Amino acid sequence: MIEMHSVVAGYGGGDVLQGLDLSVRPGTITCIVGPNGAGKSTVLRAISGQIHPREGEIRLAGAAIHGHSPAAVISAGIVQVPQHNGLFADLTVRDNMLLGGYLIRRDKARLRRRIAELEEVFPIVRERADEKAANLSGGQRRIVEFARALVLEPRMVLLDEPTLGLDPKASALVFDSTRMMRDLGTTVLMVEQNVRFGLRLASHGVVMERGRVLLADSSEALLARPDMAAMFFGSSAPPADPAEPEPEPGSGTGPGTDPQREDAHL
Ligand SMILES: Nc1ncnc2c1ncn2[C@@H]1O[C@H](COP(=O)(O)OP(=O)(O)OP(=O)(O)O)[C@@H](O)[C@H]1O
Repeated sequence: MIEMHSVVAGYGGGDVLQGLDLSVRPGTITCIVGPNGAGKSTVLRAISGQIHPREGEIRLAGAAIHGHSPAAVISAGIVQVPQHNGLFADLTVRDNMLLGGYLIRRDKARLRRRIAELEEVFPIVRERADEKAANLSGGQRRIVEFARALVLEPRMVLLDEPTLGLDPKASALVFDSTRMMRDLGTTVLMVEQNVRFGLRLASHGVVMERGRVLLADSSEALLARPDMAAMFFGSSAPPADPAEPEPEPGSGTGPGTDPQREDAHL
């Protein structure tokens, strides 16, 4: 789905991504983890066209997208959910959803149909349609942001720390909603500070360090590695059983809702 080859990119002050190779398979949830400053968010910015690689290639289903503008990347089928203030606070949930479909605004029937589909999957979008986004809780806003990102039926969604600032109950909602995105056929690439949460949610994991990929494997395999435990979980003991059952949708509890963020920072 996405292939990054030898990508070198940064912000003017120097290169953050130092020849990064990364691939994301279609239909998966892939989670990037790693220490602060490793360049995780920079990977998402390079894919979404907010920054342009100085060297290397980024391909979506074989077609080069590096150097494309953010609008061109959206048109190619990749939508990023911003880390902060993704919704217009003074607009209603419905108007925020309509803005998500701005690019297809002339195809009113398609837009209406798509929003109706998303209201089925994410009921909050219908229940709070007339409410200003500012009146929603942090977790509810996140779900509306997810739904809005899906209006254009993207092939891939980029999530930058989707649980940042959320309590465990809201994080559980994010967990379930991310799985729902995937179940709708969207490939998800996410960055998550909470390593256990992110790897339990994802099917594949990527560990970054200093602008490069250190490890890439199934998240189950990563969670089972003793060196991962040492790197991220502050002990050499293996982490809790990664195969434990997933939470029921909407249950608000379970392994994906680890309220402890002690492993959030290295
Ligand atoms: N807009 C920017 N301008 C200049 N430097 C930046 C910018 N954004 C990030 N950086 C720098 O790039 C490096 C990598 O940042 P990035 O946000 O990708 O890291 P990260 O792995 O996502 O970690 P974090 O969890 O701290 O966000 C850091 O040293 C950061 O200071």
